[in-house]
Amino acid sequence: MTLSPDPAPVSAPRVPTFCRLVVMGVAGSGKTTLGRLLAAHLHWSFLDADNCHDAAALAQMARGEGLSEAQREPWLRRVRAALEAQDHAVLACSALTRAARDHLRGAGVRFLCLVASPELLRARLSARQGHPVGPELLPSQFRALEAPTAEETDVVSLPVAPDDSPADLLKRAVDLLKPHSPAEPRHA
Ligand SMILES: Nc1ncnc2c1ncn2[C@@H]1O[C@H](COP(=O)(O)OP(=O)(O)O)[C@@H](O)[C@H]1O
Ligand SMILES: O=C(O)[C@H](O)[C@@H](O)[C@H](O)[C@H](O)COP(=O)(O)O
Repeated sequence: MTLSPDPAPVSAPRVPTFCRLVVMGVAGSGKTTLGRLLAAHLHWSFLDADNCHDAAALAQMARGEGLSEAQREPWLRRVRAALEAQDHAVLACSALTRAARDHLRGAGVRFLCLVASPELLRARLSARQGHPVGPELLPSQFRALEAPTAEETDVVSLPVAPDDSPADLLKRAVDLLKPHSPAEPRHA
C-alpha cells in the first residue's frame, strides 16, 4: 500500500505533491492514533502538536476550558516551526480554525480532517488514558471549530465511524491522499 498513483502521461499537468501532512480534527477524533500509523507507513517523522503546548495551556484544557485564539497563536508558531524543521512529517494538530490552518499552510502541506460524531468523541475521550484532555473540553472544541470549506482544496476529509479500526482508517486515508501525491514511502 503506497500513496503512489499510476504513472501520469508525460503531457499531463504535474500532480501536486506533499511532504507534510497535518491530521486535524476535534479532540478524540483519532489524530494521534492515525497520524502515527501514517507516519510509520510513509517512513516520515511524527509530530504531536500537543507537545508544543505550555504547561499552563495543558492545565487549562485539562480543566475543560478551551484556549482563546490569542492563546493559540504562540502555540501555533511553535507547531509551525516544528513542522518546518522536518522534510517529511505527519503532524497531529487540531487546526480547528481557519486561522490555525492558514498558520500551518505552506508549500507541500496537506490536511487530513477526521470527522466523528460528538457521541463517538465523548466515548473515546472518556476512555482515553494518560492524556490531560478529557470529554469536558468537547463543548469548547465544537464552539471553536470552523470546518474546512470547499475553497480549502488542500484539505481531504475522512469520516470516522465507531467500528472503523485504525487499520481501516489508514487504508482509507492512503486512498484519499493518492491524488495529492506521487510520492512513495521514503524507504519502503
Ligand atoms: N479507530 C479507532 N478505534 C478505536 N479507538 C480509537 C481509534 N482511534 C483512536 N482511538 C482511541 O480514541 C482515543 C482518542 O484517540 P487519539 O488518537 O488520542 O485522538 P486525538 O489525537 O484526535 O485526540 C484514544 O484512547 C485512542 O486509543
Ligand atoms: O486548538 C486547541 O484548542 C487545542 O490544541 C486542542 O484542540 C487540542 O486538540 C488539545 O490539545 C486536545 O488534545 P487532543 O486533540 O490531542 O485530544
